[in-house]
Amino acid sequence: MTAPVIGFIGAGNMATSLIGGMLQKNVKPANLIASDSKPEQCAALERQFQIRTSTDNAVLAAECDVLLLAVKPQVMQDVCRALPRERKPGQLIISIAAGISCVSLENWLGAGTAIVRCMPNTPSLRGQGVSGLYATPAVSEAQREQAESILNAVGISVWLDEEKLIDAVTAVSGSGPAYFFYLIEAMIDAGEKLGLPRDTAERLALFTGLGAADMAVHSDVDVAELRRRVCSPNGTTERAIETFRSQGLPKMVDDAMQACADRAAEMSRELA
Ligand SMILES: NC(=O)c1ccc[n+]([C@@H]2O[C@H](COP(=O)([O-])OP(=O)(O)OC[C@H]3O[C@@H](n4cnc5c(N)ncnc54)[C@H](O)[C@@H]3O)[C@@H](O)[C@H]2O)c1
Ligand code: PRO
Repeated sequence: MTAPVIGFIGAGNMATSLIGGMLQKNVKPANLIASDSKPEQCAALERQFQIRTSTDNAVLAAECDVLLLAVKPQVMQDVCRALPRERKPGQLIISIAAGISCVSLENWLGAGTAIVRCMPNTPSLRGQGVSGLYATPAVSEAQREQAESILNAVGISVWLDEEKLIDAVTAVSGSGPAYFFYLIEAMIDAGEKLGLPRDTAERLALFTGLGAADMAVHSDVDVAELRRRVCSPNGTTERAIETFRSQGLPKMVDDAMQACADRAAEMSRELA
């Protein structure tokens, strides 16, 4: 079977992460093409990845087996409406936009379009991405496999039975890297305040994050147990965890993730 040609409309942060990750997994540059309204963005991608680019989205619509829509939610309607209705037969559309429903996409792209909604995240660039996927009834089994194989080339993916769960995935893993980066930023600042050189604090915090995540992924006990194993009775970690608890960290995380999911739902209504 010949490899599908995959086109990225919108060649910004997320498309760059996905393209970079796919190329590291032996996807051939000849099978990838990207379009962006900014010529300088196209030039940057050509230099970085040696893939073809265009400033005309219609070129991709005509020749790609999979069209991955990676523009900001606010411009998605205009981008979709401007695409020709006559696109490559059997084409699968994958949208990675937060808060853009399949109903809206179908309205803008034409009834019966095969659409997969996907919520990836930026660690895809390192092959460590996480994606939630939802398929409309028009998507065939072969197209589901196509979508899965694209996202699995850059990490892991999970299928969702209900579209609304994409908002929950956005709150956990789509936006999630930013929460960890924010915590690491705070740990670096605090480490420096405790007297460490900043670059030392940064190295310690980053590799602690890496080690903790790797250990948790490969552990046969849950993360609560792993946490307890770091906490000696009446020791140092217990003091830190008690400070997090008494100052309301779990509630804060709950509120932040609810706000994230609420914003995704709000965007679906605003941009419908
Ligand atoms: N950044 C993330 O962590 C992340 C994670 C999951 C999903 N997403 C989703 O991915 C999408 C892209 O986000 P991003 O962070 O990569 O944004 P970005 O701004 O980095 O990239 C969007 C690109 O689209 C281009 N563009 C704008 N109008 C265009 C048009 N008419 N035709 C072609 N290209 C056009 C812009 O020039 C830009 O390069 C969003 O819908 C977002 O919800 C982002
Ligand atoms: N970044 C996008 C946003 O902040 C979507 C998930 C991650 O809207």
